[in-house]
Amino acid sequence: MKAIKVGLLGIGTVGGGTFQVLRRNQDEIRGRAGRAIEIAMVADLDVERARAIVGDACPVVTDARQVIANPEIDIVVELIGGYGVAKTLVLEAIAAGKHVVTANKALLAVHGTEIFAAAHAKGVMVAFEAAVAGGIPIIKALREGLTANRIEWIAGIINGTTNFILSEMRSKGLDFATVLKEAQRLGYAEADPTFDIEGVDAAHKATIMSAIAFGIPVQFDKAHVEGITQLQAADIKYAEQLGYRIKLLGIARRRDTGVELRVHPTLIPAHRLIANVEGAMNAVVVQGDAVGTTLYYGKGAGAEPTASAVVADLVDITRLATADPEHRVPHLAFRPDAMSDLPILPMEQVHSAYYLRLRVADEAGVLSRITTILAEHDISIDAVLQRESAEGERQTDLIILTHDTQERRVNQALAQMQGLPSVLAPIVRLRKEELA
Ligand SMILES: NC(=O)C1=CN([C@@H]2O[C@H](COP(=O)(O)OP(=O)(O)OC[C@H]3O[C@@H](n4cnc5c(N)ncnc54)[C@H](O)[C@@H]3O)[C@@H](O)[C@H]2O)C=CC1
Ligand SMILES: N[C@@H](CC=O)C(=O)O
Ligand code: NA
Repeated sequence: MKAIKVGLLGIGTVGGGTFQVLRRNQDEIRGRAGRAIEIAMVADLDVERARAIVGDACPVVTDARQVIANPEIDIVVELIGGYGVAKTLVLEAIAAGKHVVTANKALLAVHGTEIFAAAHAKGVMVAFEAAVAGGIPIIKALREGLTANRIEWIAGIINGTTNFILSEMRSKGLDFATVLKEAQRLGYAEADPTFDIEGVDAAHKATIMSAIAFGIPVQFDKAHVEGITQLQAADIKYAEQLGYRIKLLGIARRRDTGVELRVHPTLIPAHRLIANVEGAMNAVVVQGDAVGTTLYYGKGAGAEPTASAVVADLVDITRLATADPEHRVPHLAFRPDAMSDLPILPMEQVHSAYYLRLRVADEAGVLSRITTILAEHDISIDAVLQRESAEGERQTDLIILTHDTQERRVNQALAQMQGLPSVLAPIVRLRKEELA
């Protein structure tokens, strides 16, 4: 059977990895796909660098539209990134009747509804395994492997850069800026690394997973997004003393009234497997009603791990390209006429346990005033840690872990506690999840 022809838009970290993996494993890939998969044309603005990778294997052009217009090309792979030109090119490729593979989570989390609708109308596939947790086949697991389940929640370390930063800071005592530079050098970070460190990239991925898990549209604008830039070394240390690790988690949880969609630094019990995921590794825990808890672990960033997912999508499309579109797996797992209108819950309605750190005057009665406020808001305490004050010091850190409660109650209690004269600095509040 004739080879399926691929056009590559962007041959940077992931594009380069895709080129290498397809070339190195071509025999195995042909055996699995039933046809050879060939990169027939590459577009990149940096044509010299692109030619250095591609050699004379195929033409290299600067204008991505030449690839889309090439009638030989069956599948367009978008590895440029961002919401700008990538969106136009993906929509143009779909309009030209090409199947699309993309690793672009930003694009799908923000414009997925429009893109999937266009693909559905045109009868082409848009595959995006690389967009969430890189090489881990989490999209396939959620959409196909767990299709029997009512999914209850998903919690994942889904940004390699921030996990690498947190791990290196904790284990080697390195500073934030040094580790971020190293993550950039290793090709883990986004073109704009604030997307990584401010939690935006993880929120893009959590948004995509929430849509597949609960059959809701992608709604990145409703996600709660907090990164790691405000995280303080003192809290990492106190969390450890209390038996917890802090990880940047993306969480999507179904409640009776809606879906929680949030990204923030989270305390996790240190004995959980996911608490021990280090470096640029990713891990996603999925709780389904039939299967129970499942865990997916692997490389979430980098050239070849991400290429592994891109090539898997190419194989999937190659196998399905001739199938009746009605028999394909829907882009977001649920058929477009079976989507849910379950809303994304505002943060005030989210349920979690909490870690609170208060800088307080070391004087009689402080603890009782604080616990009274918590009790008045029906917040029950799980553990309290009071650091011994150093000699001559008249203030100390008071750490409180709460049981599960509603965020609204915690906000109200925090506002009241912050007003106490014996509370000397802004209170630190982190969320804590048992993940069981
Ligand atoms: N680097 C990683 O570990 C991962 C990246 N991704 C996603 O994969 C995509 C690509 O990321 P990277 O390979 O890391 O980026 P990169 O910056 O290394 O590569 C992008 C390439 O696109 C080219 N380019 C830019 N504008 C272009 C245009 N208008 N026409 C043609 N080429 C153009 C650039 O010259 C560059 O070679 C992004 O959406 C990213 O979020 C997803 C998972 C992991
Ligand atoms: N910048 C991302 C790359 C993969 O999606 C990350 O660090 O995880
Ligand atoms: Na993946």
